[in-house]
Amino acid sequence: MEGGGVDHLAEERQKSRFDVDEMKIVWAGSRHAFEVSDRVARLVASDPAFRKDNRNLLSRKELFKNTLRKAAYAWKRIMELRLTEEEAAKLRFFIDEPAYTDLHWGMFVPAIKGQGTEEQQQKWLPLAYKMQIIGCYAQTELGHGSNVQGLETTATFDPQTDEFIINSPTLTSSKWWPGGLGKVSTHAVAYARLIVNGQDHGVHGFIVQLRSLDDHMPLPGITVGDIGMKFGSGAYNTMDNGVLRFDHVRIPRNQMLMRVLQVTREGKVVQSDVPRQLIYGTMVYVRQTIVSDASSALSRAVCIATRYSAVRRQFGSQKGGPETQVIDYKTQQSRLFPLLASAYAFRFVGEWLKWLYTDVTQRLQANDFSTLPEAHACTAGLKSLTTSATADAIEECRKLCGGHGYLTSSGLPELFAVYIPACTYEGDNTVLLLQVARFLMKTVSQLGSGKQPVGSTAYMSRAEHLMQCRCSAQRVEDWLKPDVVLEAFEARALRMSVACAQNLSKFSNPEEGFAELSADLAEAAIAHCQLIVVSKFVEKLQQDIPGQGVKQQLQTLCFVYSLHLLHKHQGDFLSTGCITPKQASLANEQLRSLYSQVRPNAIALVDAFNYTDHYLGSVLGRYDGNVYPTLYEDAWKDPLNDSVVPDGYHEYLRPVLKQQLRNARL
Ligand SMILES: CCCCCCCC/C=C\CCCC(=O)SCCNC(=O)CCNC(=O)[C@H](O)C(C)(C)COP(=O)(O)OP(=O)(O)OC[C@H]1O[C@@H](n2cnc3c(N)ncnc32)[C@H](O)[C@@H]1OP(=O)(O)O
Ligand SMILES: Cc1cc2nc3c(=O)[nH]c(=O)nc-3n(C[C@H](O)[C@H](O)[C@H](O)COP(=O)(O)OP(=O)(O)OC[C@H]3O[C@@H](n4cnc5c(N)ncnc54)[C@H](O)[C@@H]3O)c2cc1C
Repeated sequence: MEGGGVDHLAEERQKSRFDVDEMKIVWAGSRHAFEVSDRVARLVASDPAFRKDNRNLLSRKELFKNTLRKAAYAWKRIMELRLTEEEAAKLRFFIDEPAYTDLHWGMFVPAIKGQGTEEQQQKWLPLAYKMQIIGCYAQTELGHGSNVQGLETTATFDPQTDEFIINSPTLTSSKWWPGGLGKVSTHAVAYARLIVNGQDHGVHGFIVQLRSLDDHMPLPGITVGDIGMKFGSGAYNTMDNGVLRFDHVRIPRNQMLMRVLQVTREGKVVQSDVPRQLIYGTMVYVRQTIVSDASSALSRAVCIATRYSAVRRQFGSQKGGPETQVIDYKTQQSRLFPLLASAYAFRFVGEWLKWLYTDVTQRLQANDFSTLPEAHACTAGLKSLTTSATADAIEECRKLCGGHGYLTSSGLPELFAVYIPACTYEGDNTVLLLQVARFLMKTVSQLGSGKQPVGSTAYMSRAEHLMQCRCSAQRVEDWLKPDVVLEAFEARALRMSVACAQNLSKFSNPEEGFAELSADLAEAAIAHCQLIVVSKFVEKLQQDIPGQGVKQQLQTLCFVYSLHLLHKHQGDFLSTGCITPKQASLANEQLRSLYSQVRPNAIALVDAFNYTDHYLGSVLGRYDGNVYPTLYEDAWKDPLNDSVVPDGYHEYLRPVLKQQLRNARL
């Protein structure tokens, strides 16, 4: 994407055997999406106001103020350029700095849209859209995050004044973690236990004003602040994750989000025909966006590691010729190429999940709630699977870059520090897998009852076949048959779920059984989610994909993704009898051969992500591969090199050296 000087990776780019420009469109999702993304990425990269190479040198206060400046400037540009919602979201994405705006647009607005009545939406959304109010999503407390029904904040209806009294009765009920809360938000959607006439109606969302719109001071009864530094020095510390306590704060009754449950003027609690799980709807939405974000973070790390692996040479010089590019080592390929394939796999499953979410939203609007459990299970499971894999992959990419990967200028340490909380926020990944497992156990228990499993569990309708089928792969080439691969993944997923269900049935108390078997259940959930990713990749290949060689590359990546999982989880496939040891070995042979096919295309496959050098933020991942001169020059820019003799020499070094000298003379 970058223009300019000598391209050290030009030879690599010439090796590729497919149309990179067409692959860019596949990656972006459509020609329109590509054009928007490309234009906005260049806009951000070319504007010095969005520079980010100095972040690690700033103190927390400077860092935070810098983020406020960037967010304000971004908003100004969005207004001046009259950017669409899609373009504005891309702009925030390419600025690449966690900020309060993520939570305002990503959770506060969706919470009002999803849980507010028409009237409430009409009142609050225009204010939020114009940023006349800034909001956050205040659910988690000091004492409870995963267990949402364990939240302690109360919202007690006062029929005398037609208000709710929001209160934090204990230390552990303090809101803790919400992004944007600490220093910025004027409002929150705060989750609290609804108490009417002394009766507890469970957790609901309430719009609460926190700060004055005149001078930004907290309103009476509100104690609010930042929770302190997080992992890494720059990284997620641009975000003001906050603490919040309510001391009997009064809000009008109509600030309870009432799409699911209404409280009337008389204090009557009326349940609408919308299921109460819709209170969790914002989490379903955000989990879906997190899956797409996983492919972005993963592709970014892979782009850096792949380009650098082609630049870096170690050993193997023949007759004084160049040494071997580390990307040519089979071990490097077997660690790197599955990650490259995973980036594409997560992109496509993210696209599908977006479709699923749009579909369920349309159904909800028409009062059809039938696909909500499926949407919950898929978003929870895929969020868990893709974020865990991406966090591990970023660290693997750092190691793939050897020592230089540990330098901040490689871009990988910051990417890792920013990314890893994705395994925790929006639902701890293990807790989410257990939600999927519950869904699977319910589905398995209904097999044979006449109720056909649909959607992501449709494969279970072929339970009779999948429980006893034998894999037909007899030759290496058989592992390039989508049906053979899919059936192995389906059989493994079903057999693991059925084994769990059988073990569960031995317990007289199902909840005790679930707790006892939870590690096995989480593994069954992973197997199911991996099957979804594989099957969505295979489905993608059934589409018409233009461009010379593009489909062929995607086919190769699809098999790399599937067969590396099969190799990694051989234990599951073998112990469930889905494949034989001989077939496992054939699959591994095929995988090795696929790596050789990826090799000449590797650089072009990461070019297809179309990342600017600004967005990548990595000396090792530069488009032109000009790594060494840049690393060398950058080192001299470190503040420690401002003076040749360091500050502190006279106080702390000279006396030590002199002492040693004196001792030596004695
Ligand atoms: C482009 C915009 C991008 C913006 C993104 C920016 C990213 C910014 C970065 C960070 C943001 C981070 C924000 C947060 O972290 S917000 C806080 C998130 N918190 C959680 O995720 C908490 C996790 N816990 C839960 O989700 C649940 O409480 C639970 C674990 C699922 C609850 O378990 P429990 O067993 O107690 O179940 P319940 O009794 O509450 O409910 C049981 C039934 O409800 C069904 N269910 C559960 N969750 C959902 C859901 N989300 N949707 C639909 N249905 C749901 C469950 O399956 C049960 O159903 P059943 O039919 O079996 O009764
Ligand atoms: C960077 C960041 C941003 C955040 N932003 C927000 C925000 O904007 N708004 C907001 O409301 N919250 C936010 N959160 C909070 C976040 O949603 C919670 O931290 C998350 O849901 C995990 O909950 P927890 O902290 O209670 O973990 P815990 O539930 O205490 O998890 C601790 C351990 O216990 C295990 N565990 C817990 N329950 C079970 C179980 N039933 N079975 C088996 N194992 C279990 C977990 O797997 C984990 O290993 C944010 C958190 C972070 C880190």
